[in-house]
Amino acid sequence: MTDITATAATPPDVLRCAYAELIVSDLAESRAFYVGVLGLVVTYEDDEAIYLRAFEEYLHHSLIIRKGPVPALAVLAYRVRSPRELDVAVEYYTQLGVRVERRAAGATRGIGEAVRIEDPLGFPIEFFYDAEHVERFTQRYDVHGAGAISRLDHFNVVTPDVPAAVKYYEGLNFRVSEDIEDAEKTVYAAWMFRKPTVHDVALTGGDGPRMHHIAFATHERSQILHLCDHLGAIRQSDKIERGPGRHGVSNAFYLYLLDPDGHRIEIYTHDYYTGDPDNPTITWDVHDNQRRDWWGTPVVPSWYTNASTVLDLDGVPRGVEQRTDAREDAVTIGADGFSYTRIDDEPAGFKLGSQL
Ligand SMILES: O=S(=O)(O)c1ccc(O)c(O)c1
Ligand SMILES: [Fe+2]
Repeated sequence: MTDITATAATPPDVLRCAYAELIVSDLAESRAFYVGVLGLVVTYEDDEAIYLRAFEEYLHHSLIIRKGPVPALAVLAYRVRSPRELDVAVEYYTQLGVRVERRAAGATRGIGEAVRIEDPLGFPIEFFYDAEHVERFTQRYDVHGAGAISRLDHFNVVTPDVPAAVKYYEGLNFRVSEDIEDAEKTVYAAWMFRKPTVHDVALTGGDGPRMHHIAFATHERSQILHLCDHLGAIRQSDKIERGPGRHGVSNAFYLYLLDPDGHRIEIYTHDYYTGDPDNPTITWDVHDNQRRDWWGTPVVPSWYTNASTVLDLDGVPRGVEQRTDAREDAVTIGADGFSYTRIDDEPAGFKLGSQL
């Protein structure tokens, strides 16, 4: 991995996670999921790609699904505070010694000038400011539906060395809101933010670079429950991978869905404000059975193992580096069957024993 301490240059001023582009194998099938089930608004579509946004969003899109040969993540894009931050980004990443490309306005429909990089963790990342404004459907309750999704909330990426990834994102002035570690100080995951919520990006320890999930926020738990009922009604309950439930980390109510290519999409609500300078970091014990689900519901094994391929800036799928630190699904023995509920109990209150 590129030595991220190689520059004292000023980092770009990132506002928030802003959009993702996913490559999908069947555009019509994916449209049925993202529009037919999730209810995302189509800003523009053609035979190659569909540009989608959630109801509170007024930029052109927060998700692009594009037809392609290999289901993969094509880019994760962050919005910066002003157009001049693009020059700052070029200088910062040039000094870091990673691949940097300027993109003209319109290279991505609806997006102005942008800078794309292959970041030190191996991910295709874009920084932009200018974008086309479109109708904001905040109060278009006539089109919302019972499962209305409000906005993009965060990216979750799989990377082998979480402390190194945290250090890279701290270099971009992201702060850690929560993390998971053990008594030996192995770090299994970290959640980092620029907007004043729990995260814009989460770093999940594992073989990477791979994309773990893209998350959208709703305002109410009932909207998440409706999405579950909707999938049941169309006999597609197998698209529900994990949840619904209440996270320990972030305190959010959550649901994980798998799109037709297996890209993981989280629907999430009720995390908390992190905007004050002294926002305290919460550190969880990897053996705490309530860390990933506040009710102690086990994490399904696929949630730990499966993630999406990422592309380089030429659209070529990237290989992955193996994680060398301990793996969470190894130290919690399967899917949390042997994590404690009450650390002081003797024996600690395991929930499921060896059922999983
Ligand atoms: O499963 S965790 O409680 O650690 C969790 C917390 C927040 C998230 O966005 C997430 O994907 C997973
Ligand atoms: Fe998430």
